[in-house]
Amino acid sequence: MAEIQLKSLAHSYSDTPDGPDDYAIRHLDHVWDKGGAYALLGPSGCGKSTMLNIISGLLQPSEGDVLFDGKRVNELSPRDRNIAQVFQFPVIYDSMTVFDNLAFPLRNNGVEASRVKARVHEIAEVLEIQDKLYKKAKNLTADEKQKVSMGRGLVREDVSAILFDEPLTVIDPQLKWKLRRKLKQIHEQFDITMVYVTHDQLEASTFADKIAVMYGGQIVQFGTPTELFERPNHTFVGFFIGSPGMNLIEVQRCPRGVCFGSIVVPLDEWQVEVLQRQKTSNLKIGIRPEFVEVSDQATDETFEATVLDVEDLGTYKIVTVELGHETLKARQNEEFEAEIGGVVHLSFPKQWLMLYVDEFLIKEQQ
Ligand SMILES: Nc1ncnc2c1ncn2[C@@H]1O[C@H](COP(=O)(O)OP(=O)(O)OP(=O)(O)O)[C@@H](O)[C@H]1O
Repeated sequence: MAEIQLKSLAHSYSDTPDGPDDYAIRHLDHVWDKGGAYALLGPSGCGKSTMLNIISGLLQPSEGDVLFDGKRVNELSPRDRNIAQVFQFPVIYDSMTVFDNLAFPLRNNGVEASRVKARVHEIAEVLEIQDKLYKKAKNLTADEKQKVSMGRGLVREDVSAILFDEPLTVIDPQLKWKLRRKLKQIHEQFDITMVYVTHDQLEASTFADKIAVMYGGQIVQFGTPTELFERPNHTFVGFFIGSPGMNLIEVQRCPRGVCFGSIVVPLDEWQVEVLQRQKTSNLKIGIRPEFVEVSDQATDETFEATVLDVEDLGTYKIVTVELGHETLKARQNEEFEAEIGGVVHLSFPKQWLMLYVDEFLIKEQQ
């Protein structure tokens, strides 16, 4: 088990990169602590597999260092890095039995036969494939094959880390949930550094203690599911996490706040000060639908909005409103009633109103 540090990492698949767009990983610094259960979450093409392949040594980064427990491993082969990697599709030997498939990584490392047997049985039990141990792998279902593939990753006790690259894609939805719980349980039992790649936020938050959100070749936030929800560090995190995602509105500077159309949103003094120091015109405010307050009463602090839609989702309602030519969503409880075309009054509690400059959250110490 190791701490994995990525230092000033960048990677381009082009030999002659011509600007940031040619980079799959853009100048990235990150530490995966020893023994943590992490998810790497992001949309297709953001660089997740590239990062995993750089860690495992399948790919050499164009720039920067990969350190295991502080030691540079760039020059080490995948085998010498001692990383187990589980891919989207099963990597197993069809002609071998399940037992031999699971035993393979151990025998390869010269582990003695009695220990191989004990460990294979332990992993088979955790994955609930004990009754398949003496079957040929080619006779297994797709689900079972992927379990064996995961087992091959989990079986070695000496690995620095296990990297899972969307391992549950081929698994039946019912079993997916069960296997995710199982992986979490395995993590607790064996205390191994695990990095789990996914583009599914639910999958990420059920597996990981901390999630790294990747976007455009960068990690834009690394935090607990609650931190990502409550204080998205980047507009992409606001948009990507949550259902529906965060309301994001382009705004301009105004005296004592920001505005869009005729709407003026007052800000705290420190936020106004930060804005004065920034030159960019790329400014947004963000508030999650869960935190928008909707009332039929106007006050000095509310904004008048028109109801466009009320969607009943069983245990709650999503209300869509128009405010100053912008469309916003608010999550309300089941009892909420409003007429389409009717007027409501919105307020944005200060602690939940985020200000983004060049897509990144402005924080008080800046
Ligand atoms: N072998 C390659 N040659 C050239 N470009 C590549 C190669 N592999 C990936 N890329 C590009 O690098 C970028 C990052 O790809 P990567 O596969 O790391 O993303 P990802 O987040 O894992 O996506 P997905 O979820 O679809 O697997 C993408 O623009 C992709 O097209």
